[in-house]
Formats: sequence, structure tokens, C-alpha cells
Amino acid sequence: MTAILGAGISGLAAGHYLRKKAASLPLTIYEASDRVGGWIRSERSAKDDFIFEAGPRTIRPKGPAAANTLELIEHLGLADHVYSISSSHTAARNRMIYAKGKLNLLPSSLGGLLKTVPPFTKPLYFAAFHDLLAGRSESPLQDESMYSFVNRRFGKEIADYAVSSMLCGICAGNAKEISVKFLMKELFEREQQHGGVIKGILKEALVNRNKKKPTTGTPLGKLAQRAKSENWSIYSLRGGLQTLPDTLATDLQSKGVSIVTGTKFEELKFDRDRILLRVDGKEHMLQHLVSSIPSYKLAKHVDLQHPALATTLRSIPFVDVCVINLQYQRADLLKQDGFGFLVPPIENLPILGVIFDSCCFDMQDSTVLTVMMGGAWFEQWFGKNPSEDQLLEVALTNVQKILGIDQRPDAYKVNLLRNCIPQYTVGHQQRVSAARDYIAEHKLPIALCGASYDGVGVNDVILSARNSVDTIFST
Ligand SMILES: Cc1cc2nc3c(=O)[nH]c(=O)nc-3n(C[C@H](O)[C@H](O)[C@H](O)COP(=O)(O)OP(=O)(O)OC[C@H]3O[C@@H](n4cnc5c(N)ncnc54)[C@H](O)[C@@H]3O)c2cc1C
Ligand SMILES: C=Cc1c2[nH]c(c1C)Cc1[nH]c(c(CCC(=O)O)c1C)Cc1[nH]c(c(C)c1CCC(=O)O)Cc1[nH]c(c(C)c1C=C)C2
Repeated sequence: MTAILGAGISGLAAGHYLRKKAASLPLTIYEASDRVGGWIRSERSAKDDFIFEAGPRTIRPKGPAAANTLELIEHLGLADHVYSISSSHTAARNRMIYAKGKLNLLPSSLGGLLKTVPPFTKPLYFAAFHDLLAGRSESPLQDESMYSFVNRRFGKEIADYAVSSMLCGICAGNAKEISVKFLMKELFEREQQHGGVIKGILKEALVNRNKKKPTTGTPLGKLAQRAKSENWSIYSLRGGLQTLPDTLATDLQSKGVSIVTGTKFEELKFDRDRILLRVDGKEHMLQHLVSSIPSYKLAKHVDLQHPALATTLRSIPFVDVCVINLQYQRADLLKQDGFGFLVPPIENLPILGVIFDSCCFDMQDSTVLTVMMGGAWFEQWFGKNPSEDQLLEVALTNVQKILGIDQRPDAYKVNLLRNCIPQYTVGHQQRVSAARDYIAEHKLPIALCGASYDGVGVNDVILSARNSVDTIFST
């Protein structure tokens, strides 16, 4: 028997890939909560006229991990449920940051890099000169923070406004703590090798100029081809992103996979080349186990037999995010269309950013916004146990201050998501390798997937599930 821990999107995806490899393998997915989907949670309004997303709302369609998700969506028969936003849509072009007392539109084309756009005080192409003039790091580095790298190579303004905001909008994290390898691994490696990012790019281009581009990767599926030809920037699913885990769970169940919700296993014990899992007093002997639950939760269960592995798993920090959905029964409340705005930490405000949902998706004569707060600064702003009312008031005060919306929302939802996003702090990649090396050395029949390890986006965690299943079948 094989089991999967967790029925978030990565646990369900692991089920899908296991089923593809071995159609008759007895397979159970154990989920602690009473629903599938994990952080993906879409709630319909009372009148059923719009959807509040408590977690993710859009998926990126570009790149190999994205093509893998689109293949899954197509397989589930959800291609017609896709709601895409093309790169020319205002929601794709207009991303803003709130800095120096106003909303600033970030450049969305090459031309924008040639002008001075606030809050920056120089044209953005100056960052390239900064990189060309800056020396190499004093000594070779294995890793460093995103902020430190960008500050060294491209200057303080880019680090403070562009990169620090971007990290808030991806992992609610502090650029001074997050590893450069989280988003800029290749740039960092070029700099380490060639003494500069631009130098590295130019040198590699010279070396490769006569080489034929290798045709790598698998051919794109139909839906990924459609995404490319229609130039999607982001997409969601009609009915909300929860349609994806819900449909996946139904598909798995139709193929004989058992999904047990509302159950926390009581014990996980390694017994030679098997794992004993005790659930509701019953013992199950497993040949393989895929863990898609957060690393710190798995740590508790392996601590007794494998304390070194538990220590590594526990060293991956997580942050809390408060997500507040607001709906106003007026369509004209926003002065500027766009995806939304982020607030760089240097502004010292208690919100991370606001998404303009009603600009991205048709929300029928309403203005719908989502305010995100907390992350790496949660306790600093809100203490340990803020009340819902307190959090709502902070959101409304900032919506009023930044967007000029004075009225109270007609409907709202406050979701406090505890430990919802792992932080890939400096050394993260080494920690993940150490955990996987330990598992391989001790021949433990467990595979790790999910947001704790190989990327925090929906695409990343689905691909991590696929890769974890591949490791099971390659050993
Ligand atoms: C606010 C927010 C916004 C986001 N926005 C985006 C976005 O726009 N685009 C994007 O691509 N990504 C986004 N993400 C990231 C994305 O949602 C997550 O990375 C992804 O959903 C994680 O899936 P997962 O399966 O790895 O983990 P989870 O969703 O955490 O699933 C793990 C599951 O394991 C269960 N579990 C825990 N302990 C146990 C146990 N002991 N036994 C059994 N089950 C257990 C949990 O209940 C949960 O269901 C966002 C995340 C958040 C929090
Ligand atoms: C303010 C908090 C957050 C916002 N979104 C997220 C958080 C924590 C989570 C999130 N957003 C994105 C991803 C990655 C998806 C992937 O790479 O597969 C995650 C985990 C996408 C994203 N959203 C924004 C950016 C710059 C990105 C990176 C990729 C891309 O360019 O599409 C912008 C953004 N996010 C938030 C806001 C308010 C915002 C504003 C412009 C909220």
C-alpha cells in the first residue's frame, strides 16, 4: 500500500502522478482538515454573484512548470473553465507600488526602462551600469540574501522598491532574509562565475553564438500551446481556483483512490524498508509514503527516530498572512485599473499589498479587492493574537488612505492564514538537499513534495509532486 499525507494541491497531484505510474496500486490520501485543496480556497458570496479567494487566485502560464499544470488541467477536462488574462489586458500591464505617498505604475515594456519612473530617481537601465561598474563580491559566496545581491549588483533603489515589493507579492517575505536562489539563482551564479551579471550574460552569449540552441523539453500540450498563441499573462478557473483540487479529487476517487478527510494520523514509524502509519487506532504498513504536508509538521513525526532529519525540516520558517476580501456594490470606486499594488517594506505600512480582483475578473457591477497583510512582519504589526475586527480596521484604514475609498464594504471576509507560506531564507536549497540526502542515505521510503521545498507557486508544487513520484519509481 502507498499513502500520501495531505490533500492540498500537491498531495492530490502526487496522487494523480502515482495513479499514472501504477494504475492498480492501492492508494490512500490522508487529510487532516475536512476538505481538500489546502490553501486553495474559493468561497462563493451569499448571493452567488462573486467569489472570494482566500489563498491563490491566479496561475502563471509560462515556463515548463506552468506547462505541466496546464497538461493536468487539460487532462481533467477543465480547459473550457480557464479564465485567461492576456498580456495586453490592463490587469496584466498595470502593476503598481505604493511609495512616497502615491501609487506608482511599474514599467511594463522595454521603453519604460529608458525613462525615469517614480519612485525611482534614475531610469531603470542605470541598474545595468551599476552592475557593470560594481566589482565582484569580496569572496566567493554560496548564497546570500536577495536584498544584499540586488543592492550590490543593481543598487539600493532597485533593492528597496522593486525587489523587496516583489518578494512581498510572492512569499510575503523580507528580501533581507530570503535567499537570492529563490528567484535569481542564474543571475547569482553568473555573477559568481564572471564577476558581474551583465558580463556573465555577454560572455555566455559570445561563447554560445555559434552553437545551435538545444531543443529541450517535452512538446507543449494543446492548452499550453493555446496559452502561448493567445499570449496569456495569468489565468484562473471559472468557479474559482478551488475547481482544480475539487475536480482532481473527484477524478482520483473515480479511479479508486481513497481520500480520507478529517483525519490526523497518530504515528509514523520507519520499520526497515516499510513505514507503519497509525490512523484512528488502525495500523497500515506502507511500501511508500509521499509527504505533502508542511515540513515543520512532518518534523514532529520523524523526530523520535530521525532527529537530524527533523531538525533540518524544522529549520524552514513559515509566516502568517491575513487575507481580507472586500466587496463594494459600486463598480466605479477605483481611479486606476490594474492587477493591484504592493507596498515595499521601506514604507513601513501594515499592509503588503492589495489585489484589484474586479479588474482581473468580471465581478458584475461590484468593486472587489483583496488586502494582504502580515507575512514576515505579522507580529511586529499585529502581535500574537489580533482580533478579526482589528485586522479589518487596519485594512479599511489603508484602503481609504491609499485608494480613497471611504465607504464600508457591503460584504467582507477576514481569513487569518497561520503558517501559510514557507520562507526560503539564505541556505534553503542546502537545507532541502540535506533532508533529501538524509532520506536517500537511510533508504527511508518517504518522498517530500509541496510548498516547503521546491518553490511556492501552484505550478511549483504540482511539479514537485510529479518529481517526488518519479523518485519513488527510480529507486
Ligand atoms: C495568501 C496566499 C496567496 C497565494 N497566491 C498564489 C498565487 O496567486 N499563485 C500561485 O501560484 N500560488 C499562490 N500561493 C501559493 C499556493 O497557494 C501554495 O503554494 C499551494 O497552494 C501549496 O499547496 P501544497 O499542497 O503544497 O500545501 P497546502 O495547501 O498547505 O496543503 C497541505 C495539506 O496538508 C494538510 N495537512 C497538514 N497537516 C496534516 C497532517 N498531519 N495529516 C494530514 N494532512 C495534513 C493540510 O490541511 C493541507 O490540506 C498563495 C498562497 C497563499 C497562502
Ligand atoms: C501581498 C501578498 C501576496 C500576493 N500574492 C502572494 C502573496 C504572498 C502569493 C503569490 N503571488 C504570486 C505567486 C507566485 C506564483 C508563481 O510564480 O507561480 C505567489 C506564491 C504571483 C505574483 N503576484 C505578484 C507578483 C509580482 C508575482 C510573481 C509572478 C508574476 O509576475 O506573475 C504581484 C502581487 N501579488 C500580490 C499583490 C497585491 C500583487 C500586486 C501587484 C499579493
